[in-house]
Amino acid sequence: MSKNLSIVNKDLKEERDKINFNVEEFTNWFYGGAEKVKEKKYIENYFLSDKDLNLELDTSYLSYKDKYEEAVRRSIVVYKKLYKLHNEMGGTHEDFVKIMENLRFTMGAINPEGNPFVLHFSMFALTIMNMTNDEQKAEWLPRIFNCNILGTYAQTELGHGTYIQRLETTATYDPKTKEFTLNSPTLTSYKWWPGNLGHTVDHAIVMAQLYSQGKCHGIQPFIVQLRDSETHKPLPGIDIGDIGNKVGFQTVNNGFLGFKNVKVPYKNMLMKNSKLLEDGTFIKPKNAKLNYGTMVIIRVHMIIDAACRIAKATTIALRYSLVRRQSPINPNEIEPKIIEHITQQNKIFPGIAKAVVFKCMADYLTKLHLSITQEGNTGNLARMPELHALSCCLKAVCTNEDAKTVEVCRLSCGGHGFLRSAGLDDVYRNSTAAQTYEGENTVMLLQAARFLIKSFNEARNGGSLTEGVKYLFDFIGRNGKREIFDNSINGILRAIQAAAAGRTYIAWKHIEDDKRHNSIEVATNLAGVHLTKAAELHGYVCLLQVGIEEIEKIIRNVSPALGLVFKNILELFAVDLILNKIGDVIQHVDISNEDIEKLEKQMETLFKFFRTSAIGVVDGFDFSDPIIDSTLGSYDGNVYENLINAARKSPLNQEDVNRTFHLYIKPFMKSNL
Ligand SMILES: CC/C=C\C/C=C\C/C=C\C/C=C\CCC(=O)SCCNC(=O)CCNC(=O)[C@H](O)C(C)(C)COP(=O)(O)OP(=O)(O)OC[C@H]1O[C@@H](n2cnc3c(N)ncnc32)[C@H](O)[C@@H]1OP(=O)(O)O
Ligand SMILES: Cc1cc2nc3c(=O)[nH]c(=O)nc-3n(C[C@H](O)[C@H](O)[C@H](O)COP(=O)(O)OP(=O)(O)OC[C@H]3O[C@@H](n4cnc5c(N)ncnc54)[C@H](O)[C@@H]3O)c2cc1C
Repeated sequence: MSKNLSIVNKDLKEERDKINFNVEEFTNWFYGGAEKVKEKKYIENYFLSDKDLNLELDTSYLSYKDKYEEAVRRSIVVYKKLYKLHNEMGGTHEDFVKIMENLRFTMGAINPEGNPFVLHFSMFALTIMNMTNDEQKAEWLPRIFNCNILGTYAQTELGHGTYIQRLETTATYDPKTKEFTLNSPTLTSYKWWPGNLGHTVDHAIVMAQLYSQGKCHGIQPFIVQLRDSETHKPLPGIDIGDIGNKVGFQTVNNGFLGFKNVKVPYKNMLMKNSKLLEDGTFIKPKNAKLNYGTMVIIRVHMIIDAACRIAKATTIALRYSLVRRQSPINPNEIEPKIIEHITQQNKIFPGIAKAVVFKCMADYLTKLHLSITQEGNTGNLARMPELHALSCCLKAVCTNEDAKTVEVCRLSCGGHGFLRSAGLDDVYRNSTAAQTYEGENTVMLLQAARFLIKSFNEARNGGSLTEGVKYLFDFIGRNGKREIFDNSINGILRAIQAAAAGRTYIAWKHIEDDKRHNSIEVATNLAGVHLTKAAELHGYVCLLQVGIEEIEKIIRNVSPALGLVFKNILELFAVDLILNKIGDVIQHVDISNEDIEKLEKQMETLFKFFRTSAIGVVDGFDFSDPIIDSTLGSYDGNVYENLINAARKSPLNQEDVNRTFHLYIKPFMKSNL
């Protein structure tokens, strides 16, 4: 994808002239190699250059219904092209995955308020791929990949989203007819929230309580047809629709769904994990939580989404800060680029570092997920709880940081950041949605804390711990003494580990004390605030630990100039982290006021070094102008021209005088009240 061909703003050009490393080398790292970057650019261009998409139309001015219809139209243009490209590339599964990976951002540019088909290729397809037996795969996968059927993942209900054990939808098996009957016995049992459900898809994976031989066997997944394949009318017994306007995701078409005696054939229960014999005998899976597998995969994917949203927001904020001039620092000098105000650097530079470290974490977690899944396929489920805890913890920490960072980027753009055309509002809406979907973040942290407390007990009893929580041994080994701070990257890691372990200990002690008067469950609830804090700190430990390991490897493999930039980024991440968590650190680490002042000074030095590299790093994230879609963040930096051009496109500016003048304003002004 070519950069914008207009003349680059001279302030921005001056910045780029000072970059002292190879930006392309950074881009190659970010996307996993030069070949992948080439593919990404080709795929972006292939889709975004299509005139049928009519990307000139600013959909933000459309009505709710028009937005949805345009999003469906555009998506179909893309999906038709996807299949064409897939065939041209050779038609393998790997080709399909390559295109889909690169479509993540392209789709964001095409449908900024969400994709009305996103669940089909993600949660629906993944569930069928991972939770079906061989016959079911053979029956459903070709229809899914040919888009002969379109589906979603319908789990959440009006009354229950978090506590899925208490979902109320029922699927009652009758061995005589070899059918399940699906019912929504109450209003609260209506499915509520599933993306694409309202008016787009005709099938869904429905999570329902299985009843057979008079007993409830817990929630199980079923493939259910919802709409007629010709007319798209809801099938008998199906009550379905859109849930209405939301904070964001306006074109995702989140829906509601109720069942009244809907018949589903025996073969439609997904049977890889739990099994139901035709006579109605239920066979338990090796681990009941295997049915939660799709959520785990998506939580892992969400780390890279968070990294990319931060990368996009910081690109906009930094480019703008390099061309916007405001408020002389010395009264008699010209107004500086706002980036010269150190508080502005403090707003943006740590965000850039987070995008890089989160990307390292996403790569690490993807590999870990693959290896634990492979173990699972051979029947070894021992590491499932570890993966569950880690994916919950990082999903929460990364999306919380993501939403915070994107909002800081918006604030760093002053008033103009509040314009839709600045491009930060959809990023923020997507970030904040991610804090809730796929597990509300507090709940995710509590799941991770459960693992921490178990590990803490294990450590106290001299048991063995998984690699990521071995630092709990160090805490126990210190026997109440505080960790002594040393100002190195590993020293910072040890300080955050000590804080995480210390907070875990406080939560553990809280539970132990309360257990004397309460049940373990009540005691755990009373320790909830400490537990979430412990889990959050554990998430930062993981990020810093993986960041250190991965960046050390990267430095060994890139040019010395880029290596220095990575070193700078890692230190920025670490020092920003410890300064933000200083309250927790002081509680558990022997750190002096002088040490803290040194860290603050170190941050200023890191900013100074990063000042010249920052633009190279954000350019290296390689968001083309149609993808960044921002008046403030375009490659050329011509923000004022972009802003006035965007304003001129406002529907209100298409005529000199709006009809409300004659209808209301003039009569009002002439009425003398
Ligand atoms: C640029 C791109 C931008 C954007 C991205 C694009 C698109 C996104 C678009 C749309 C959004 C898409 C999808 C959103 C989809 C959804 O939201 S689907 C609905 C998701 N719902 C949830 O996440 C519900 C959250 N709740 C849960 O996961 C569970 O209820 C729970 C884990 C919180 C608790 O489960 P319970 O069964 O009640 O368990 P428990 O009794 O509390 O016991 C906990 C024990 O179980 C172990 N465990 C739980 N889960 C797992 C697991 N998956 N694997 C292994 N083990 C698990 C846990 O370890 C505990 O073990 P103990 O030994 O401690 O008992
Ligand atoms: C944009 C978006 C897209 C979505 N897409 C889908 C989809 O495609 N398919 C689907 O099935 N669902 C979907 N969902 C639903 C989503 O997964 C749930 O909303 C989410 O899991 C939270 O559940 P809830 O709404 O029941 O929140 P609740 O659980 O009611 O949470 C409300 C509050 O209670 C607190 N709370 C709840 N339980 C506990 C606890 N055990 N301990 C401490 N605090 C607790 C929470 O922290 C929160 O503050 C989507 C949601 C959104 C916002």
